[in-house]
Parts: sequence; structure tokens; C-alpha cells
Amino acid sequence: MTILVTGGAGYIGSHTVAELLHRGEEVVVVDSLNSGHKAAVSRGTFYKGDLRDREFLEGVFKKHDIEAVIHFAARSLVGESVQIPLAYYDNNLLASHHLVSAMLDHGVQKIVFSSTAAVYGKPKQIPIREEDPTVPTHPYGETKLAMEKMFRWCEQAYGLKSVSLRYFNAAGAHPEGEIGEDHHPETHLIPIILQVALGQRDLIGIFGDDYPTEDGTCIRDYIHVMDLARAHWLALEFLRKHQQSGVFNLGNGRGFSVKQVIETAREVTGHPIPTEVRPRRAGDPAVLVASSEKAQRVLGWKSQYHDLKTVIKSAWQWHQAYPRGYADK
Ligand SMILES: NC(=O)c1ccc[n+]([C@@H]2O[C@H](COP(=O)([O-])OP(=O)(O)OC[C@H]3O[C@@H](n4cnc5c(N)ncnc54)[C@H](O)[C@@H]3O)[C@@H](O)[C@H]2O)c1
Ligand SMILES: O=c1ccn([C@@H]2O[C@H](COP(=O)(O)OP(=O)(O)O[C@H]3O[C@H](CO)[C@@H](O)[C@H](O)[C@H]3O)[C@@H](O)[C@H]2O)c(=O)[nH]1
Repeated sequence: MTILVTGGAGYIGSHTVAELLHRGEEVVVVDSLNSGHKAAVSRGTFYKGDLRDREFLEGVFKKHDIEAVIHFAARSLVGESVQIPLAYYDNNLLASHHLVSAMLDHGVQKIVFSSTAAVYGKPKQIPIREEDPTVPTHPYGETKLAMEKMFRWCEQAYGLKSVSLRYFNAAGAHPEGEIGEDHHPETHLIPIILQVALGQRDLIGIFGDDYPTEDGTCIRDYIHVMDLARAHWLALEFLRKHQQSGVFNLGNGRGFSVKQVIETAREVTGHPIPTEVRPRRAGDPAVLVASSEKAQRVLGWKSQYHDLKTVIKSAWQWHQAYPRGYADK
């Protein structure tokens, strides 16, 4: 039987596809290539298409004996979601609605879902635990939370089993160096810093240095993309074994400020990486750090890349080999 991976040509999706294939799973990828890259999926069956195209989706479900779905496909930029919220309701909620309808029509009852730390909004306590209040501060987080809820209601009504993985900040690249992070435009901190080190940008803008943190810059929990990839396989195994739904945080449990990330990148790259302080970015909470105790206890997951330097080194290896990302492949 086959695992359908939506958004499998994207950053986290492509690393998960590589992990699933490594584990001997059969994989079918569906991706619109809106932000992903065909070259990121070198093995497995690939279909270019949009989840909102019901006829297209129907064709994929008819052609393959699908056991479960891993659902990455989404728009996922915090700032953009504030500017064009309807695009987020359309591409995230409507697309997921089509996907779940097709799944249920074809008797597919298991889904692993890319949720996010953004569902918590401004956390009341650190580290954040799964039972903490979920009060998103932007449409991106709002649509992800709505999808989690949609899965829960579908469990009650139709028996759908879901695992929602709330990831914190994904970073790094595959250890074999053939796939990595390549977004256009790039908005994420670590790849932008590495573009400065490559000479593609003059400096990195720091979005606010007046947060209530030790050095005034935002603190995030950076988790290696291969640790995330392995968690998806474990979530699939959890669904197979227990026929039970669940929600899990995935982070390293350690927070690093924007300034600390820049300093570590200077050590890794040997580049001075000039900075400029800019205004705060709308919707950014000061600190997001996960407790992943539940994922460790229930899924048997453990982060293998806890050191920020190792995470940045692995991203740097990819950016050095492919300075223009997949355009160089
Ligand atoms: N990158 C992070 O730090 C992070 C953190 C938390 C959660 N997430 C979530 O993880 C998932 C993957 O993130 P990413 O950074 O790999 O993003 P990405 O943009 O690299 O990947 C998303 C993929 O989905 C595809 N896609 C989007 N809409 C589609 C549609 N309607 N039909 C078919 N394909 C579609 C895109 O072409 C792309 O390949 C997203 O759901 C995101 O919300 C990411
Ligand atoms: O040029 C930049 C880019 C980012 N930042 C800061 O760096 C931190 C990390 O930002 P970024 O890499 O853009 O990630 P987030 O906005 O934290 O969002 C990521 O992590 C979230 C979970 O925490 C996911 O939901 C999102 O999909 C994913 O993009 C934030 O404090 C930003 O303000 C800067 O100071 N300068």
C-alpha cells in the first residue's frame, strides 16, 4: 500500500519523502509546485496538481491503493497571511477539505498533518506543552488550528484518525547534501543569513531588538528537518499500531535568539555577516520553545541534531553546494 504525500516537493515534504523511501515505504507525491521543486523528488511517483482540483485528486486516489496521507501542502508565511488572509483560507482550509473528502470517499482513514507552533499564539509559559491554550495571532496559525479541529470533528463523525505535528522552526538539510531549503522569496532566518555569507545579500535585518528577552531579539526553537522527517514516519507507525489520534509538539526544547543564530552562523561560515536592526515583524511572539516530552514518550521520537551549530552546518553544506538552490541542479 501507498503513502500519499501532499506538498512532497516542498522543503519538509521532500526530506520526509526521502526518509519514507529509506524506510521501504511506497510513496506518491502530489504537489502544485507553487513553492516546491520537482527536482526535490528524485524517487517515488510524482503528480503535479492542486489539491483544490477535485477531479485531479480523484484520479490519484483511483489509481493508487492509498493507506494513509501525510499532508504538508499549504501556504505557510506568517507575514503574508496577514496581508492576504483569504488566500490562506482558500489554499489551507479549502484544499484540506477537498483532501479529506477524497480520503473518506476512498476509505482512507489515516492522516499525518503539518501543524505548527503558530497555533499557540503568544504563549503563557515556556516550554509550550500540547494542552496549553491555542490562540493564534495571524491567519496562518488560525487556518492550521481550524484544520486540526476539522480532523477531530471528522474523527467523531467518520472515524478519521489524525496525528497533528506542531513543528517549531524547521532548519537544516539532508545529510547526503542533495536536498535542502529553497524558497522564493526566502523569508526564513537561517537561509537568509547563509545568503549573506554567500555574498548574495549585503546584510541580515533583525526584526526588533526590544523584545523582553536577554539580548532583545526573538527566541525560537530550531529543529532539524531530518528530525521532523523521522517524526512523520513514527506518527505513521503510531496510527498503524494504535488506530488513535494525537497532537504532538516537535522542537529541540532549547531556544536561541536571532542574535545567537547570527553569531553561530558567523562561526560556521567564517563570514562577518553584517546586521541592521529593523522594526518588529507583525504577529511575532517574543519566545517560542517546545516541550517535546509527549512525542518522546508516546511516539518514541528523539531529536538527533540538538546542537544549533550542527543544524546550521548542515544547511550551510547545502547552500554552498547549490547557491541558487534547485536552479543549480
Ligand atoms: N518551515 C517551517 O519552519 C514550518 C514550521 C511549522 C509548520 N510548517 C508547515 O509544514 C508544511 C511544509 O512547510 P515547508 O516549509 O516545507 O513549505 P514549502 O512551501 O516548502 O512546501 C509546501 C509544498 O506544498 C505545495 N502546495 C501548496 N499548496 C498546494 C496545493 N493547494 N496543492 C498541492 N500542492 C500545494 C507547494 O508547492 C510546496 O511544494 C506546511 O504545511 C507548513 O505550514 C513549516
Ligand atoms: O530576515 C529575518 C527573518 C526572520 N527574522 C526573525 O527570525 C525569527 C524566525 O523567523 P522565520 O525563520 O521567518 O520563522 P518563523 O516566522 O518563526 O516561522 C517558522 O516557524 C513557525 C513555527 O514556529 C512556522 O509555523 C512557520 O511556518 C515557519 O515559517 C523570527 O523571530 C523573525 O522575526 C529576522 O529577524 N530577520
